[in-house]
Formats: sequence, C-alpha cells, structure tokens
Amino acid sequence: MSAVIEVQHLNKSFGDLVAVEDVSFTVEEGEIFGIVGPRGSGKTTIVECLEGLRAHDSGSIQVLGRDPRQERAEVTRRIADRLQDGRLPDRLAVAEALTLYGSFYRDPADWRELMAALGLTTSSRTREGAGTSSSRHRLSVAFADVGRPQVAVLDGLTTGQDPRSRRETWAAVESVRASGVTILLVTPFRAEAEQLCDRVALMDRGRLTVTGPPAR
Ligand SMILES: Nc1ncnc2c1ncn2[C@@H]1O[C@H](COP(=O)(O)OP(=O)(O)OP(=O)(O)O)[C@@H](O)[C@H]1O
Repeated sequence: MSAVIEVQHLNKSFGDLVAVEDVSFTVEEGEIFGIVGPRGSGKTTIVECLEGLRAHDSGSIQVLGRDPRQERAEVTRRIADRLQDGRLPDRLAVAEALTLYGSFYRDPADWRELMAALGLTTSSRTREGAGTSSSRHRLSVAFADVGRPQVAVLDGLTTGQDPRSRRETWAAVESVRASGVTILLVTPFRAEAEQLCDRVALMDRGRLTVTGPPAR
C-alpha cells in the first residue's frame, strides 16, 4: 500500500485560537480512515487544508504526492467531497443530475452502475421524491463518486440521520470503497468510525490523541 494523504506536523490558528496543533497522520491507498472528534476539535480545518481551501501555518501536506497549496487544481481533480444537500439542484432527475456532474470530469463513472450500487432508482429526483434522508445522503455519496475520484472526503455524512438511514448510508460508503476509492471519513460519531473505518484518528481540542484500528 502507498500513502494517499500524508500530513506532517500540521498547525493552523485563527488569530489566537489554535484550531489544529502538530497533527500528523497518513492515509493509505484503499482504506477508510476516520477522523473523529467533538465539535470544534479541528476536523474540518484539517479537511479544508487538505483540499487547498485554507492555507495552513506550518507543517506539510501531500495529497497523492501533491501539495494542495501549490497544486490545488490537480488535487481538486482527484479528490471528491460530499455535496451538501443545499448544493444539489432541485427537481432534476437523479440520472440527469449525475450525467450533468459526470460531464465535468474527463472519465466519469457510469451513472447507471453508480445508482445500482448505491440503491438509487431512476425515478428518484434530487430533492422531491428523493424521499428519505438516507436516499438523499446516498445521492450525495453518488455525486462524490461520479468523477471517479481517487480519494473521497466525507465530512459529517450522517449527521441528522436516524439509525436505519445511517446503516444504509454506511453500506453506500462501503460500496464506494469497494470501487477502489480511498475514503477519509470525518465524523463526530465514534460508533460510526468503529463500524466503517480501518483506522481512526481521535481529535481533541486541535490535537490528535490516538491513531490506530478502531476498538470493536
Ligand atoms: N474561519 C474561522 N475563523 C475563526 N475560527 C474558526 C474558523 N474556522 C474554525 N474556527 C474555529 O476553529 C476550531 C476548530 O473548528 P473546526 O470547524 O475545524 O472543528 P470541527 O471539529 O470540524 O467541528 P464541527 O464538527 O463542528 O465541524 C473551532 O474552535 C472553531 O470555532
């Protein structure tokens, strides 16, 4: 296995507030790696730095061998993040929306295969009729996957879901991983990480306290 994401001694402050302090971890190809921590522990700040959306103060980040600060477009092309519900176009048929989003990429996934793998039906619509919160979340996983990314970052994926929807969404995440995508799962829920992840990093007030296989 080779490292897909390498973070070394990452530091990021907002004024006097230290959001991320001396964080190091490596995500290997093909794994589901979890970053788990309570609200405000620095998870999203790490993700924003990884995606080149925010400049870190010090330390180094490599995503697929590239520095997201210097090669943001290259990194963005290979990394997918989950579309938030609010960013989905209203009332488009799911198939139309996936075809549209797929057209932004050089080699998009086959939307029929993607829908079948994620348990979405061709009659589903992005908002109306997408129905359950679980199918909306599975749809957002489909949008993350349609560009055939090498890495998918799923941040706050099941927030607000009931236990049943959560299990269905977990199955969708497993199927994305089975298609060869390395997944960085960012969640406040330890049980979710224990269920899905090969390895987990626990965050507490900006610091990474433990990294390793989850307790099961
Ligand atoms: N743009 C910003 N300006 C100032 N402070 C910020 C900014 N973004 C985040 N912070 C602060 O940095 C700390 C880490 O925030 P971050 O969003 O990374 O945590 P998180 O673990 O992702 O939390 P959540 O689960 O609520 O998203 C928090 O104290 C937050 O208030």
